[in-house]
Amino acid sequence: MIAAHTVAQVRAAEGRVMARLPAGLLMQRAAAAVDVESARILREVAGGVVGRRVVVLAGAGDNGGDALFAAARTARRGADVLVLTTSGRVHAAGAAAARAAGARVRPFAPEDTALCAEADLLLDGIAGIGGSGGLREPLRPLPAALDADGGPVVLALDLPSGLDADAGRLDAAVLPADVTLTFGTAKPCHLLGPAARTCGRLVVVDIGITGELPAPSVRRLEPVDAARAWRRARPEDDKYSRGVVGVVAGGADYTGAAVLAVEGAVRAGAGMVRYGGPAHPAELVRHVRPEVVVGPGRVQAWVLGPGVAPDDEEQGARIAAALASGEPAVVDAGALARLPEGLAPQHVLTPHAGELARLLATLGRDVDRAAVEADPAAHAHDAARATGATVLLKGTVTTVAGPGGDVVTAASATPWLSTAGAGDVLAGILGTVLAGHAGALAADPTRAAELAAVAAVVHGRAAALAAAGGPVAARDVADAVPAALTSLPGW
Ligand SMILES: NC(=O)C1=CN([C@@H]2O[C@H](COP(=O)(O)OP(=O)(O)OC[C@H]3O[C@@H](n4cnc5c(N)ncnc54)[C@H](O)[C@@H]3O)[C@@H](O)[C@H]2O)[C@@H](O)CC1
Ligand SMILES: [K+]
Repeated sequence: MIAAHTVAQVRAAEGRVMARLPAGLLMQRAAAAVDVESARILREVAGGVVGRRVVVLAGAGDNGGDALFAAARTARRGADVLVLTTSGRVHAAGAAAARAAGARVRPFAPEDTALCAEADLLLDGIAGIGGSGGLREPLRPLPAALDADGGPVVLALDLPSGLDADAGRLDAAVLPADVTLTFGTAKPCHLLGPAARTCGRLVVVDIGITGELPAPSVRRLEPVDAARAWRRARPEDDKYSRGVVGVVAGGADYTGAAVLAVEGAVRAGAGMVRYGGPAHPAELVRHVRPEVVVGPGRVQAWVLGPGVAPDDEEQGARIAAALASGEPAVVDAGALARLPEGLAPQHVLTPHAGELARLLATLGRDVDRAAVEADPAAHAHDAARATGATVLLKGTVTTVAGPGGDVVTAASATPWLSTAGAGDVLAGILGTVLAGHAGALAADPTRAAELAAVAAVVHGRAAALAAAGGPVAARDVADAVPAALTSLPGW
């Protein structure tokens, strides 16, 4: 898991640690880590450090201070270091250290853009967690000038300058990085889409504040976390203790989604899958999966809505009864169009951006699909708060928001996964995860956010296995779930 904390959380933790330490020590730890990473990168891309061209952009605040002290260390290794200050103010002790180590230090001028593009390594210390409002002039043309083959490796200190540390939005000019070294803990912008795409490879540097940090505001689940959370079959298990998944999907005119949701649930290892729906999809489901039981009965978690038409009264009644039972449920597609009052965290809504925009519009918000895609976490969170449910928003980064404010993300393994039916399979997988943890969810329904992200990780991994770098069909994703599970590190 990668944990991210907000600026306020980081500043509070840093304040407590700094009060116990000699002044400037945390900055030295940050600068030392930057120097080590810089030397590693220079050896990798330029074959060595001595004489290699390093340009350092240093802003007015402590992010610039980190950059200046790092510049001093790297200059002492023999690199050819040029520091360009990007503001009238500069960290005085840092600038003195850089000069004393042999680095040149002068203000950035617009014509320096070409110098930046020719460097082997560019350090971005313009702004960190104190930054706001995007890149300023005269730096705005810089990203476009660097966006060419053979440009420098861009190493961002703490975060790519121009990002808002606390948000996933990308609505202002940003200097995208190849590598981001972040200090103490990741920040929300590193994990939330679309900002996360500008961070490149993320490295979290331990500067000694971890013990002072509270529970993270945002978490990214990794495959190893999915392995840890996945409920294994135990010798004493029977099909009921493994978890029974009730699937209300498809309708008289729609059958494929019913089959795919059932496939997802079966392949993820449900103890039993019950199907609820009219005769036509039921026959097909039984034909494809003879192990499925058709008709009502005991259920530990529900998958509601894939392939259900908004005006299907028969399926609508089944969905309403399932939601009223209070059991954990995946609320997908057709079921999203008829949300009742009184949803709770164990109800996981699984919209894509367009469905979330429609859902928010019914709640009185003025948003469209583009607005949701521009800030997925904020909109998922808004919907979670307004409905009381957990919201899993599908996308390149899957974003899960709980009504209490926690956000859990999972990076999708392959863009090929955006294919018809893939969402039905995810709903089935998630149904099995919720059913397997029904006891834990009864004790703490807010665990649904993490479990939803676990399902997304496994779904993404199954897609990557099935696709093997090329196109993939939804049913193949379901078939690949067992192999995806056993391939998880730590399984
Ligand atoms: N507080 C601490 O204990 C530590 C802080 N560290 C560094 O300090 C940073 C935070 O320092 P600060 O609070 O001084 O803030 P920053 O240095 O992140 O940024 C604030 C400064 O940059 C200017 N600025 C704001 N937005 C800008 C923009 N869009 N373009 C250009 N300039 C902009 C502001 O005028 C202000 O002077 C962290 O991100 C991290 O890099 C590290 O040294 C580790 C320890
Ligand atoms: K930065």
